Amino acid sequence: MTGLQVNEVFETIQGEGFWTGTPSIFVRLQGCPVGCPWCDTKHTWDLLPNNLRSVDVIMQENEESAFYFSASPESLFALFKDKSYTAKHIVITGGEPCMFDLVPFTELAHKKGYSTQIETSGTFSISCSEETWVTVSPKINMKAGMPVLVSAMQRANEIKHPVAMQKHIDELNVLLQESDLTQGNNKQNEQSALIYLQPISQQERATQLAVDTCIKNNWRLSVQLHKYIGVE
Ligand SMILES: C[S@@+](CC[C@H](N)C(=O)[O-])C[C@H]1O[C@@H](n2cnc3c(N)ncnc32)[C@H](O)[C@@H]1O
Ligand SMILES: Nc1nc2[nH]cc(C(=O)O)c2c(=O)[nH]1
Ligand code: SF4
Ligand SMILES: [Mg+2]
Repeated sequence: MTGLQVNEVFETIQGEGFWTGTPSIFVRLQGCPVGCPWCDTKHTWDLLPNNLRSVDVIMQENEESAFYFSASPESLFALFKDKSYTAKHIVITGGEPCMFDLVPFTELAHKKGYSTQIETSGTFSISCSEETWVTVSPKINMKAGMPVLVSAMQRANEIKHPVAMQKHIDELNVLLQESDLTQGNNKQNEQSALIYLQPISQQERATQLAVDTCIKNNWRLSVQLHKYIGVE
């Protein structure tokens, strides 16, 4: 399936992880079965046939909704042009974007001179261009009980883990071990993934825990900058 079901498209600054601060076009895909209780995009969970709308209706919305439009890769680049977007970095998020085959869209993007990035939970196998920067935000022990795939962890350029309690850090350490990604395990000529901790919902205690743990492990902090500066 090359068609993508798109909840929203917007241009802003990447607020999370390695690319923080980079002007980016966000393509948010519809549908996610994982069920994180603290998810900040719950409106993207259901992919209901009745919620299909035209691209024009979706682009005129100014509130979060569960409506989506259907797009081919080519039509998305026409939309970027129509909106006069200037960013050269595309972030594909969701929902869970890896429910879709992202090879056609990401390869076309690179051909056109964009860089691309996927934000994924690691619960689906990842189909994208080799050049795509993959951010895996592993979802361990969530409602749907879907396992995080070792193949996703090993494809990741960046592992960005949402944390609120010590339990979340312990779970990450187990997953890193199971995925053969503990520090020093990276194979020759392979860059090991960067590890970020991201406090859940800007909670003060979560932020302090993330800061302390990053310092202890020489990991990095990601604070959802967009939520602090009030952009999308
Ligand atoms: C909404 S998810 C969509 C992409 C994909 N389903 C995933 O989970 O990576 C995008 C990013 O936001 C993070 N996120 C979602 N809700 C959050 C929250 N309340 N606090 C911090 N990060 C959150 C996720 O962990 C993920 O890194
Ligand atoms: N500015 C901004 N940066 C982001 N980085 C990841 C996001 C996401 O929802 O996946 C996101 C988002 O929604 N907005
Ligand atoms: S996997 Fe991502 S989109 Fe799905 S519920 Fe969790 S945070 Fe939300
Ligand atoms: Mg977001």
